[in-house]
Amino acid sequence: MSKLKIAIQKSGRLSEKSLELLQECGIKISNGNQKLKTVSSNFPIEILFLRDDDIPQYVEQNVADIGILGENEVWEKNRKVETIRKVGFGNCRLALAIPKDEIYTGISYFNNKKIATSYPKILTKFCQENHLNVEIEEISGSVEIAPGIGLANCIFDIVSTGSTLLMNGLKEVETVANSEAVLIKSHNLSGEKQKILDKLLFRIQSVIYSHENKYILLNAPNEKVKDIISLLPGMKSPTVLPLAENGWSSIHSVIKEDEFWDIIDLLKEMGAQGILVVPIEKMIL
Ligand SMILES: Nc1ncnc2c1ncn2[C@@H]1O[C@H](COP(=O)(O)OP(=O)(O)OP(=O)(O)O)[C@@H](O)[C@H]1O
Ligand SMILES: O=P(O)(O)OC[C@H]1O[C@H](OP(=O)(O)OP(=O)(O)O)[C@H](O)[C@@H]1O
Ligand SMILES: [Mg+2]
Repeated sequence: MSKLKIAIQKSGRLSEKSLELLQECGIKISNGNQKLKTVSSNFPIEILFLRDDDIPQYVEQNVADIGILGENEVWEKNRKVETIRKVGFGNCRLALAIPKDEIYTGISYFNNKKIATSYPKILTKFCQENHLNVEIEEISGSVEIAPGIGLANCIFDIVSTGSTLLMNGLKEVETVANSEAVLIKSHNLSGEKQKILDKLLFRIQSVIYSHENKYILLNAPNEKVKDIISLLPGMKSPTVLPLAENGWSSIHSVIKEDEFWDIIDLLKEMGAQGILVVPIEKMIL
């Protein structure tokens, strides 16, 4: 039986999360130190550990069938690959930053400036769209150092918390794109490999749902049950069970992780008590 070859980052921001995702999908991986290729013992998949920049090229050339990497690298490399879905981590943005004491006058500030970046193609496209005439200095890392050492006037790079900019005396002035980790695939997958990919995608979907949702249990006076369940739609509809104490019910449902705190306040106002919120291991819709 053929194996689906997946490329993930060897070491860097996305490595741990990519491996974790596969493991949460029930895929057993033994990764001996320094091993650049491994197979799973319980799923028809082979894992290749690569530099993230190289993943689009490998997938285009069918050396890997699928890959996990930042969408920013997919845009920059512009290879013939298909982006299938976001995988729930690696959120960051591509932004232009300038020395913090400079007065920012709007996008035309960048005219005739020298900009250091590891993303020349994305930057070129942005500058063309905005009719900016700039000089691009391509470097492969530690981009934030460039203005301080006189290599460039400003930078175009990945920002997440903004602390690297701050530490290097820079300020973010334009967000060009938001990026996160995605799964890409080759345009030439065999039917057999597509079937393995469908199985993997089904598992990834259930892992992502489980991260995005929480299971909630609470007690409420019967007269409030209707109002409370209007806030808790659940997967189909909430479960309502009578409590041993007369006039009270127990309500079970599922809520979105990011709506959790807003809903909790409303539930308390409505008289909910003994609220338990628990993580979901896997969620199949
Ligand atoms: N600070 C950050 N927060 C969140 N995501 C980030 C951050 N920095 C980078 N990323 C995302 O993670 C990806 C990998 O970043 P990393 O810094 O590990 O890359 P790299 O140094 O180019 O690694 P490699 O050695 O594999 O080429 C980036 O392309 C981006 O999508
Ligand atoms: O806004 P922040 O939270 O500070 O994150 C941004 C920094 O993170 C990334 O680099 P990373 O630390 O991965 O190192 P690298 O330059 O060696 O890739 C990116 O290139 C920025 O330098
Ligand atoms: Mg890289």
